[in-house]
Amino acid sequence: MDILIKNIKQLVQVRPQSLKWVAGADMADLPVLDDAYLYIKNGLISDYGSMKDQPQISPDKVIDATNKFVFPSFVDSHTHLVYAASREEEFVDKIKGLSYQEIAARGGGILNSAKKLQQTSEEELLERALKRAWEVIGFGTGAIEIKSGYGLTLEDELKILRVAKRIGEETPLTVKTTFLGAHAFPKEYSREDYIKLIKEEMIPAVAEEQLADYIDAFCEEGFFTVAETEEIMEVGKSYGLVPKIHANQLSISGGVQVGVKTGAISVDHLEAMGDEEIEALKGTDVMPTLLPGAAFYLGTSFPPARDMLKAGLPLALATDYNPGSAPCGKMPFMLSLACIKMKMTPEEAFNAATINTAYAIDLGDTHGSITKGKIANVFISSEISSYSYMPYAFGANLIDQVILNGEVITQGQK
Ligand SMILES: N=CN[C@@H](CCC(=O)O)C(=O)O
Ligand SMILES: [Zn+2]
Repeated sequence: MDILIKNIKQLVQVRPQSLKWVAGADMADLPVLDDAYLYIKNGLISDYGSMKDQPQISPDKVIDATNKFVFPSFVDSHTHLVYAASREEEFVDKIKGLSYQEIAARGGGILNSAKKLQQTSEEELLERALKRAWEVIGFGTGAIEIKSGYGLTLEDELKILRVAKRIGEETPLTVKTTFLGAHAFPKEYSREDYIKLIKEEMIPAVAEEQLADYIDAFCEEGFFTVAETEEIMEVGKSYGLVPKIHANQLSISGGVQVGVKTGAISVDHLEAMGDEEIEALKGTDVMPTLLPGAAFYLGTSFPPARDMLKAGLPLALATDYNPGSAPCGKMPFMLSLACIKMKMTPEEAFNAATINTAYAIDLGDTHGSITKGKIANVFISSEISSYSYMPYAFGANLIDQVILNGEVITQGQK
């Protein structure tokens, strides 16, 4: 199967060579090609160029993209897509003034999601998560990270990770998985006993079944301490799992420093950052990942993106799609929040949501840019005036067609 997309008004994020990431001042540059074609063959990006040089071929399919833009699919490097049920009752508690911590202390929050998930069968969980997976495909996402963390028992954590893996088999999404047993302390255990369960039973079982690429912990006041996080990361590493940490969401928690110390591939959230945290990230291989949907929904402060960019750091942008703090899997809305609330430019936001999120889940060689030889994951916009129109027109549906692994995803599948 080969596809020629022609008359593209602008082909966006064109990178002749794959990059590790884009950082600091370089994030302001988003390379484009005007009046372009894109040729897709055997599931890969085979060629691209100016329309005046278009190849004389007879492909299986020709798509005319007059007045439209072609983008590499978004890579969403932080989600909790596999959950049993929404939590809009807490939404109302929150409107009435209860804080995230107060809701959690009353048995709401993560423990509430865990109770619901424990009562849901693997098949039912899969069916519900698949709906969300197809939903995010329609929003332009082509690769996604999915965490456990709403199971909190050995069997239920494994159940989530199996479902996450099956999403990768039953949809065209590229899926990476993360074990997040250290998400909250279940009431049935003492702190010590739950950490023992994570280290001695959960991590070995996850590794044995090869269910996860990464290991995560919610390093936060009232959740996992720095010492506990470090202990869990070290055991995970001894089983081949790479750290990836929920850091500094509600307070300056030490999560950033423990991420750096344990060699995390990313530290995620970063709503609460000081100069020391920014300093700690400089010169490391850790991707600072911002989740503005959570700050928007919880009404907390947004991460200081401009200070981090000024310090020369790279930034990634992901949804955090989950029922408790970010019930939205729409990457274009994250771009809008990045621009409007964190003063990132559209160029910085697109770089953050493609190349840099691809780095954060080890997909930099295959995803995140229009580069020959990469997987043909792209979407075609509706007729818009510029790429900046996408973050500007927040909430609008501006995606006309999605192509994943070189195949056109039809409306019927969505
Ligand atoms: N912060 C920790 N975990 C999720 C939210 C969990 C929940 O409230 O269900 C997050 O990334 O925001
Ligand atoms: Zn999260």
